[in-house]
Amino acid sequence: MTRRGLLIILSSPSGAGKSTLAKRLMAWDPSIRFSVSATTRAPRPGEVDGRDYYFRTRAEFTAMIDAGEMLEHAEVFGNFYGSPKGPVENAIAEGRDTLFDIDWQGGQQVRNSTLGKDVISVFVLPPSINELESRLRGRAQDSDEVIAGRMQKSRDEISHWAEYDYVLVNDDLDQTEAALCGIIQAERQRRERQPWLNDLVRTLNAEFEARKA
Ligand SMILES: Nc1nc2c(ncn2[C@@H]2O[C@H](COP(=O)(O)OP(=O)(O)O)[C@@H](O)[C@H]2O)c(=O)[nH]1
Ligand SMILES: Nc1ncnc2c1ncn2[C@@H]1O[C@H](COP(=O)(O)OP(=O)(O)O)[C@@H](O)[C@H]1O
Repeated sequence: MTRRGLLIILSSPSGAGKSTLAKRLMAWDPSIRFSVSATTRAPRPGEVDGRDYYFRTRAEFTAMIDAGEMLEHAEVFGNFYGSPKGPVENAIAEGRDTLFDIDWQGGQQVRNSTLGKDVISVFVLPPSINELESRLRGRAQDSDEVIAGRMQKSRDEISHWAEYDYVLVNDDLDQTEAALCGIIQAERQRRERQPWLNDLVRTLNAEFEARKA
């Protein structure tokens, strides 16, 4: 029996490294599908519509909610963000895992949805607040004002860490990546029926019997 696809939720304060970890997880296993969110925020340089986000007007976004197309949605930093439902349902049925880069509000909604039993949630903490700020600045994509707003919101995001199944401190990137891949591998194994294991245990039992004889 093939297992149902997992919903892997990655949350963190902005700048802690979840987009970087998401990219590394998908490089480790390209079969993992990224849930492309819809957002009303403006694209950053280099971001592509349909790949990084579906960039939508407020009216278009509200229409998607009204049509019941969103698995979850929330307001973050004054913009709306939401995860389209259809592609996730298809992936679950096909046994493909989906990765979500969403905030704690989205995490709660997906966990409490009818798809909640397929959720694995991971919260990423920065090693320190100074490091968080320098990563946000290092990304060089936001103004001082935007960075200050994100730093303020970080405390609120961090206060939800204990709601998650796993918590990783993203100090050394390679180590955090290895830990994340390890979590996914272990959670998959827990859910997979592996007929060959039955065969192996049958053989082991036969070997015990042979020793007794
Ligand atoms: N609830 C929810 N949050 C989202 C969604 N997409 C992105 N976010 C969150 O919105 C916040 C801002 O994302 P973004 O503007 O890309 O900034 P960044 O995380 O600093 O790169 C982050 O905490 C994301 O995890 C979504 O579909 N739903
Ligand atoms: N472990 C790490 N050590 C140093 N820099 C990191 C680490 N993880 C991510 N970064 C850098 O920090 C910045 C913010 O990371 P990003 O993945 O965009 O964060 P988020 O998606 O959580 O907002 C990026 O420039 C990224 O290259």
